[in-house]
Amino acid sequence: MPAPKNRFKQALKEGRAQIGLWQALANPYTVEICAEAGYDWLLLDAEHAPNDVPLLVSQLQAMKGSQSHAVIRPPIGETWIVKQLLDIGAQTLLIPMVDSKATAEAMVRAVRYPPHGVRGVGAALARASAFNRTVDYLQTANDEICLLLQVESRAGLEALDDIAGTEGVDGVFIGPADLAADMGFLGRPGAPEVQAEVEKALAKIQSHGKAAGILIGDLGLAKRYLELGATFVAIGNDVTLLVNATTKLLADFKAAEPAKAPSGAKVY
Ligand SMILES: O=C(O)C(=O)C[C@H](O)[C@@H](O)CO
Repeated sequence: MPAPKNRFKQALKEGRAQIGLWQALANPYTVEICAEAGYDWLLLDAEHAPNDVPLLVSQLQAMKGSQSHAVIRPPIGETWIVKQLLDIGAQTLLIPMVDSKATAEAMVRAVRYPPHGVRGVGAALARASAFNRTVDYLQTANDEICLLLQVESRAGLEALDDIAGTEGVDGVFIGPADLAADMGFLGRPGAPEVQAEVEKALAKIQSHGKAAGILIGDLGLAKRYLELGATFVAIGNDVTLLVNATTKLLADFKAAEPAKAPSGAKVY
């Protein structure tokens, strides 16, 4: 039995847009709720959320059987953490802060078993191989790993052709927040100067035949990026949704008038 098919990777190869939602509450309960909302992918964030490997395992387990594909973002692109995330069962990784061909090539090696890479062989112990019940895992795993790299600095933009052109890189994600910061527009990813670079980068990524991705909370911009050919687009995050919904509920309550009579409305 081979490694599980990576439907998300296949969709990107076929140019089918995948809509995602960022998960930063670091909680399997909320991931399970979001996994049934209909998103094509959920990003489990270990860069900016208080996630460690055991907690990520619980979130992967919470997603099992849902239509949403798990994409994990490690705190940094280093071989040792990549090895751990692949062994717990992540098949798609989003590596932050990539700004050189050397890093891109190192990450390709990190996600592949020898002789094509340096991924340590621990499948006999790993959730990824269904604890060695997937007897052909070692021989089939490489092909089902989807490697996405984040370019989010001026140096990364300078090296974008090299990064996107690296064999084994399946897609490149533009990080507007960090790119804006590096360009001198901290907290202003919507600045025209930043947006211009984002759109040039999305086109350049596609010119290499690679999937282009981004996270953007502005739904109009998200639609624009899809029209420009981006195929993995995250349109929001769980933290902001919770902040906004809880704040709005209380404001709505304070503004509401008492009902004139029992309405039989649904309680929740
Ligand atoms: O730079 C960006 O934008 C991203 O990489 C996404 C952010 O990290 C996300 O956490 C929202 O700030």
